[in-house]
Amino acid sequence: MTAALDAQGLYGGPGGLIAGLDLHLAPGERVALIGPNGSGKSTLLRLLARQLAPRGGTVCLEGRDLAQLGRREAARSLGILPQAPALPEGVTVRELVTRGRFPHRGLLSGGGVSDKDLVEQALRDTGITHLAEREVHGLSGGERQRAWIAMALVQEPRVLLLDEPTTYLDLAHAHEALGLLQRLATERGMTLLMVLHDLSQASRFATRVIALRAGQVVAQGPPAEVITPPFLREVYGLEARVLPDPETGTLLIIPRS
Ligand SMILES: Nc1ncnc2c1ncn2[C@@H]1O[C@H](COP(=O)(O)OP(=O)(O)OP(=O)(O)O)[C@@H](O)[C@H]1O
Repeated sequence: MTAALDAQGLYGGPGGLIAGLDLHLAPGERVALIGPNGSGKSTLLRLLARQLAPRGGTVCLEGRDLAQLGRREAARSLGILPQAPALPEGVTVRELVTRGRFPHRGLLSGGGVSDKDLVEQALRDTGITHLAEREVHGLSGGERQRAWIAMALVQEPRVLLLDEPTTYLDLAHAHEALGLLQRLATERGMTLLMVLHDLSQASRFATRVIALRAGQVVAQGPPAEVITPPFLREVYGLEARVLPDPETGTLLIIPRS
C-alpha cells in the first residue's frame, strides 16, 4: 500500500537536530507524536511540511516527492496547523476559515457554493458558528484554536499535521476536537499526525504513538505498548503509574509524588 506520508533519511532543524529520521504513515492512521519539551516535535512537523527546508532526505506524499510538487498542489494534500500560527489582523472567523479553501480554487474563481457549505459545516463541527463574524484577533485562545482547526478542515487535506491542537482548549473542547478529528479521519480516510503532550489523550485518540527524544525516534507502536512506567522514567524522567481506564481501557497516567 502506498504510504500517506513517507519520510526517508530526513535531516534538518536547528543544529542538525533531526539527523536521518525515517517516518512512515499509513493511510487513515492517527499518530500522536510525543516526547519531552525541546525533543524536536515541532521541528519535525515543519520539516515534513517544508516550512523548514530539509538539509537531506525525501518526503513523499502518497508516493509523490513533496519537493517536486508546487506549493498549491502540496497544500491540497497536506495541511499543517502550527503551534502558534501568525495571526492576521482585521479578519473575521468566517474569512479565516474560508482561507482554508484557497489551495482548491482556480485563480479567477471566488468561493463556490460548495466552498461556502464546507465553511459553514466546519464552523458547526468546531462549535464556532456564533463567532463567525467576530475578529479572530479578539478571540480567546481556545476559540481561536477552534477557528484554526476549522480552517484546516475545510482544506480537506489527505494528511493533516497538527502541533498541539488541544493546548488552549478546556477539557470538554479538547475532548470534542480530538473526537471530531478522529471521526473525520475515519470518514474521509484522512491521515493525522498530531503532537500531543497529554499522554492520556494520545492513548485515547491515536492508533500509534511515535516518541522523540533529542530528535531521534526512541519508541513507536500502539500506545499501550509504548507508554509504560519504564518508558516514562527513561524518556521523561517521570515516575508514574499507568492504569487502564476502567471504561475504555485506554491509559491514565498518574505521576507519583
Ligand atoms: N529558530 C530556532 N533557532 C534555534 N533553535 C531552535 C529554533 N527553533 C527551535 N529550536 C530549538 O530546537 C529544539 C527543538 O525545538 P522544537 O520546538 O522542535 O521542540 P518540541 O519537541 O516541539 O518542543 P515543545 O514540546 O517545547 O513544543 C529546542 O531545543 C529549541 O530550542
